Parts: sequence; C-alpha cells; structure tokens
Amino acid sequence: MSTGAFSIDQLMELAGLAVSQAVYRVQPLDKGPRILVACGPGNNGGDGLVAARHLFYYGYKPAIFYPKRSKNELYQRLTKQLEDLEIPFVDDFSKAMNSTDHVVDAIFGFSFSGEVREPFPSVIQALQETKIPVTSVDAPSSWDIENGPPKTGLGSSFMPTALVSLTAPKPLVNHFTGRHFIGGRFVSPSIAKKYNFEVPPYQGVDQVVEVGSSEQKL
Ligand SMILES: NC(=O)C1=CN([C@@H]2O[C@H](COP(=O)(O)OP(=O)(O)OC[C@H]3O[C@@H](n4cnc5c(N)ncnc54)[C@H](O)[C@@H]3O)[C@@H](O)[C@H]2O)[C@H](O)CC1
Ligand SMILES: [K+]
Repeated sequence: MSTGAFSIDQLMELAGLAVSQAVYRVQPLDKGPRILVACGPGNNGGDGLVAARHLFYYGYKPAIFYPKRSKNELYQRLTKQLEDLEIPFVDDFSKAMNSTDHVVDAIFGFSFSGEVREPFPSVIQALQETKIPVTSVDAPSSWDIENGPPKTGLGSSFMPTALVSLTAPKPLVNHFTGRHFIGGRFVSPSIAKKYNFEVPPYQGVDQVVEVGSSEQKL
C-alpha cells in the first residue's frame, strides 16, 4: 500500500503510538507498570522503541531488549531518546522476564521469513512458554504472515495475549485468538478507496480500535 507523502519516521511514530495505546488498554497501570519491550532489527523493532517512549510518559517503567541494533540514523535517534529518559537496555532476556509485568513483542513484523535465526530462538521460546501477558506488534514473531504459526516446533504454540495489526490485519490473524487491535491512523480516505481498504471506526483521539469489541465487529 502507498504511504502517501509520509516519511518512515512519521509512520513509525504513529505505529508506536498506536501500540502504546493498545498496551495501555491490555495492561492498565494498576495491573503493573513494568513493560519489557523486545525489539528486532527492522522497522517492527522501531515501532517497539517508539512505543516504549510513549509508555514511559504514561507512567510505565519500560525496559528494552534490543540485541541487533540498526546503524541507521533513525534508530540511533530513537535509542538516544530512550537513553535520555534513563530507560534501561537489558542484555539477558530470560532474566528480564523475571521482573516484568508485560512484554511487547516487537521482534519481527511483515518481513519475517524462514526459520528464526540467532539470537532470537530463545526469546521466542520464552514468549511461547511465559504466563506473562504479551502484546505483539503487527504479527506474533515467528508466525508466517500468510499461514500463521509454524505447524511444529518453535513458535507453534505461541499465542500472544494481544495483537496490534498496523494499517490492516495480515492473513495470519485467522489463526489468532487473543485480543485484536487495529492501529495506524494515517490512511487517507482517497488511499483507502484506491486500495479498497476499510478504515476502522477510530473513536475520538484513539489510535487503535479493538476488533470484536462493542466498537467494531469485523
Ligand atoms: N504498515 C505500516 O503501516 C507500518 C509498519 N511498520 C512496521 O514495519 C514492520 C515491517 O518492517 P521491516 O523492516 O520491513 O521488517 P521486520 O521488522 O518485519 O523484520 C525485518 C528484519 O528481521 C530480519 N529477519 C527476517 N526474517 C528473520 C529470521 N527468520 N530470523 C532472524 N531475523 C530475521 C531481517 O533480516 C530484518 O533485519 C511492520 O510489520 C510494522 O511493524 C512501520 O514501522 C510503520 C508503518
Ligand atoms: K512482532
């Protein structure tokens, strides 16, 4: 889909803002403020970095796991913004899982393919086994974008608590049974019409719509 005249910074900011609002709904502050944000090497990880910053300003205590840092200038700025807020970057994901109330899975989005490569298999394994709620950004990481979870092995029993589909749900949502949000409130009516795409009924200042709630039935 065309992104109009938006820059990647703008799209990522709006995507990350949407993710932060979904987390706010799934994990209200009184359910625990510690949010571990697992970021992958691409734009899905960038959405996670942005979401962490917004969550900090809402009063949460984010921590970031970001083992494969992009050298791209945008990512360096997003990282610096978090460092300036003294948000910790952690190296040991399993250990960090012991002291968090919620996990944001921003490891892989729509460009994931093949078998999960290092250093992420143990992270997917931990997400698949944990009882801690997980919110996935755009796709449950390790799921095939078309076909959903792998039939066997790593990721086959990973079912996050919530999923935030950005712009439009991917085919994998047919396999998802948790709370489903749509975010990415930047599609113009003309682009929506051109691509035969239905903009969800965002309410008020909301950046997300929960699918299947009283707001919307798809
Ligand atoms: N749709 C929108 O409105 C917006 C979506 N955004 C987000 O961007 C991601 C897609 O980002 P992209 O950079 O294309 O790819 P990913 O982040 O999904 O992953 C690429 C990254 O991962 C590596 N990789 C791929 N497969 C594997 C594997 N099997 N094992 C290990 N590593 C793998 C690959 O090498 C790359 O480094 C989309 O989903 C949204 O979340 C935008 O931020 C804003 C607008
Ligand atoms: K993800």
